Amino acid sequence: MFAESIKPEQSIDHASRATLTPEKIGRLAIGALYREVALAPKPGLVNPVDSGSHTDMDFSTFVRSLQALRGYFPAISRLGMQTPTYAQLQCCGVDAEQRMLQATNGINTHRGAIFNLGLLCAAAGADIALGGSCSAESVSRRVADLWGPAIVASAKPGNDSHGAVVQRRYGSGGARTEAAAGFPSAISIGLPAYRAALAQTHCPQQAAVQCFFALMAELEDTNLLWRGGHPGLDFARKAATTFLARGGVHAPDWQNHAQALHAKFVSRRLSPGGSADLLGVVLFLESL
Ligand SMILES: CC(C)(COP(=O)(O)OP(=O)(O)OC[C@H]1O[C@@H](n2cnc3c(N)ncnc32)[C@H](O[C@H]2O[C@H](COP(=O)(O)OP(=O)(O)OP(=O)(O)O)[C@@H](O)[C@H]2O)[C@@H]1O)[C@@H](O)C(=O)NCCC(=O)NCCS
Ligand SMILES: Nc1ncnc2[nH]cnc12
Repeated sequence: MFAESIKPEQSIDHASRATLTPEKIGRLAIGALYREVALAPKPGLVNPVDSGSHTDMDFSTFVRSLQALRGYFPAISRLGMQTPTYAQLQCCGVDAEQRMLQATNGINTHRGAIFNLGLLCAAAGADIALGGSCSAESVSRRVADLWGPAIVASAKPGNDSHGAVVQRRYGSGGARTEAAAGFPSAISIGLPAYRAALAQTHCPQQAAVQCFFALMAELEDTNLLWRGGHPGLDFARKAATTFLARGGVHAPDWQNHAQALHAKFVSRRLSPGGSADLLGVVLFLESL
């Protein structure tokens, strides 16, 4: 069932970490996003086998989108080295969104990722320039310290994005709140879940599945709210909590359980896109 393939650039060693460059940071970002979309089972989401709860995109749409974003992550990381303002980062992010939409014929594959990983690549660049350790914790902290207030202030009342509609309807914070606070869900939920499962299983794919469910159990995922309202979000969180309580990826029948959940999410048209995005964030931070 595993379709994920680990790219060589993800096994960066300590010697190359000392010379982390915007180009390497960019490759790590693309590698993390590739691992996310290639991972299965992942309830409701696009994977190499099927399109989950989506009718307008498939695995090849995501691969095209990633190809279009190859130049973006090194570029924003290079920009980060000059500790820019959030407005300067936004120009770079909006331009990348245009390239993504061109490559996918207008379909939103990586909007959240352009935002989240764009900020983290810029923060990694800033961390290098400011002599930081470039650890997961140091880089995510930089996002909050350098751009947190500007990210919060950038939310426009009249915005008609799905995230903004959900915020008005349900009061949920979503991607902006998570990023402005330095990705607390990734740091305190996703990363520990990934590391613990990896230590126990020695299998990066199983660790990524465990991390995904840990995130979905806790996150206020605006994609779930957009498609299913509170009943949809509650259903997804309960499903993830039950999966974890039954042992998660350490249970002998975990693949059947996760596959059955995939079918249930598809029948309800639910897609945990925010949790998928944060899985990409965790995989990127871990690869640093
Ligand atoms: C700053 C923005 C990201 C603004 O976000 P906003 O809050 O206005 O909402 P959206 O534009 O709708 O996008 C937010 C995306 O963030 C992801 N997300 C959701 N919840 C969370 C969370 N709790 N934590 C982190 N991230 C989260 C999510 O991305 C995924 O979903 C995408 C599919 O979404 P969508 O098309 O809405 O849903 P569908 O169900 O497919 O639609 P239908 O089929 O029903 O029509 C998928 O791509 C994932 O990525 C949210 O979508 C931003 O918009 C912005 O300002 N962009 C400009 C670039 C920029 O300035 N960047 C800053 C510099 S780096
Ligand atoms: N694999 C995936 N399927 C659907 N939406 C997503 N958003 C981010 N990753 C996704």
